[in-house]
Amino acid sequence: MERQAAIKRIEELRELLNQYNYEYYVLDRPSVPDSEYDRLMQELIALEEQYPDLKTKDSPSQRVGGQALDAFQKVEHRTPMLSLANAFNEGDLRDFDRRVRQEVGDDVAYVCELKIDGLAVSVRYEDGYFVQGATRGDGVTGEDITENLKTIRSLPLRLNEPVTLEARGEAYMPKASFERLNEQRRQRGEELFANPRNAAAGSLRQLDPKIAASRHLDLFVYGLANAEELGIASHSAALDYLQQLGFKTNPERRRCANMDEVMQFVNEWQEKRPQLPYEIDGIVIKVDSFAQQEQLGATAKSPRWAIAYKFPAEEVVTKLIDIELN
Ligand SMILES: NC(=O)c1c(N)nc(OC2CCCC2)nc1O[C@@H]1CCC[C@@H]1O
Repeated sequence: MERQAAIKRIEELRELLNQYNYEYYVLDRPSVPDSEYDRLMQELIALEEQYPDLKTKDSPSQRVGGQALDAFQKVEHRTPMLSLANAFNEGDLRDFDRRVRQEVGDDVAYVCELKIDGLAVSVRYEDGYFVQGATRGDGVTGEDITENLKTIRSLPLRLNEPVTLEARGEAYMPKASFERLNEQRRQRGEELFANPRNAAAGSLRQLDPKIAASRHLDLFVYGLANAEELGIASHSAALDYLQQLGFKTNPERRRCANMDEVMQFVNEWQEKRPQLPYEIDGIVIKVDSFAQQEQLGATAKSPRWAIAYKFPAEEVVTKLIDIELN
């Protein structure tokens, strides 16, 4: 194909492949069969080999990077990645609610989210392009795992708007991927992963992106590190915005006007938890208004405007290794 036609066709293929990828991995509603996706991907790869200078960093063909790294670079988070204080019963939640109301008054609303049992990561975009991803690490310094995060199909390589932002989310391994991976390891006589969280941690710490790609990880984005800069007033508005940009956000979130509604959500999901295709270890409850979050502030470790209600651990008795988490 001559160059001008190739430029046009490559652009068409990218649009199509990004759209099909979004439908499959973010909406979970593919509009074409895998065979069609694969055929178009092969055509794109062939054209990019014919014209290597036409290859761009956001091309769908670039998700599974080249050679393995020999080490991860360190990344300083521009704003710290905080952890969450825990609540173990309704009384703890009522205490949290009382402290919040003492500080901001009675006109407060909460957002409840499923607490995905994975690994917290940060993803940075410049002018809409994915430029860097990192683990949480100690909250201030993490590891650059950009190449591994690019292999997560639900992570957009380019946003629907040319914005510069930093999003935070939880990378995780779906239960089905975890079962398949351990079955493979069992057949090879290899040691098994203790749980999907450890399997996800072990997969994201692979220096070879091809191995990370083979682990079929996924990612729910749950916040913005620079929401105020973008003029967004509440956490629920931030989640809606992230969804509009093309990120995968968790659909099971609920805005609650008081602790009774929060407890309803907690009890509902304690029951429904086994039906989810991914593991959760609790519910995260956040004050919705950013102005009120600002008023409440944070300790060195965790925000005063959020808390994690932890479910009692499910009894799982199996002989498995436990990947040392960083
Ligand atoms: N695991 C989660 O689903 C989750 C969530 N839905 N929302 C947050 O909000 C952050 C924002 C500031 C403090 C916590 N954090 C989560 O996980 C935390 C991150 C660090 C340790 C936990 O994994």
